[in-house]
Amino acid sequence: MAAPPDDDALWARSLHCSRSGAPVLTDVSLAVRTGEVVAVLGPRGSGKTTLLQCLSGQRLADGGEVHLQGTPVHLLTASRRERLRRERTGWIGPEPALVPELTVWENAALPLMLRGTPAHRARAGAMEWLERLDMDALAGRRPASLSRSEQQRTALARALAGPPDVLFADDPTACLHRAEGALMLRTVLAAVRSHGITTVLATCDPGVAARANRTVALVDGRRTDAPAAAEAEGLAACSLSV
Ligand SMILES: Nc1ncnc2c1ncn2[C@@H]1O[C@H](COP(=O)(O)OP(=O)(O)OP(=O)(O)O)[C@@H](O)[C@H]1O
Repeated sequence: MAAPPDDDALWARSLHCSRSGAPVLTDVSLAVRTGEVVAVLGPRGSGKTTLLQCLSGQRLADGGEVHLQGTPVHLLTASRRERLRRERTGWIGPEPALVPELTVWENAALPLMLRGTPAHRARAGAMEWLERLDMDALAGRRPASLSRSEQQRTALARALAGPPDVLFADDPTACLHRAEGALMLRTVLAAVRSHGITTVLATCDPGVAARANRTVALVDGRRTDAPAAAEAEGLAACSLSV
């Protein structure tokens, strides 16, 4: 069986996924190089979230392969997939989804604590990112007292504290006002580029996608951008595997 090229942080071939009996992803292949920012651009309901869930190990595709830095995610048991997702990926969605009872720094430190990182190191890791994101002064506050964009920056700190091998950003600006969304996008891109974090960014907005290094277009669960290029990603992997 073909193996993914060594320099790909993420490599998926021929993913198929159905939800409630209806096909959501059909034959989607994708390769993301280490440090690259790739946008998945598509209209609402085109399968972007489902694709990111399959790539991050949150969801097992019905068919196809996903390799995250060489680990065959599709072959792992549910508990190993969950562990890989927790330890090696970060996720930020359109909603901040913070724990209301926890402070900002506790929210940001949560994934580290769930990994078993000692509390003082988890706090230090979270604070590092909160400082970079200009949120350190609010570290002791609870989410309800923050603005929407501050909440989303907390969610970004939570996704990046670690830091992850791959960040999955599922429409992180969708629920923000225009100016706040633009600032959030700049913040995400500056953070991942300055730290070389491989990123998959789902969006409905071509303007947002244009800020990535490369765009993969999805319509009705199929890649519609240059089919030859999509196929070449799979073929390149095949030729390197022999
Ligand atoms: N929990 C679910 N159960 C059944 N079908 C679902 C579920 N979630 C999504 N779907 C369907 O799967 C398809 C793809 O949804 P998905 O959320 O992956 O697309 P998307 O491109 O991320 O959309 P959006 O931009 O609105 O978030 C849609 O037809 C949607 O209705």
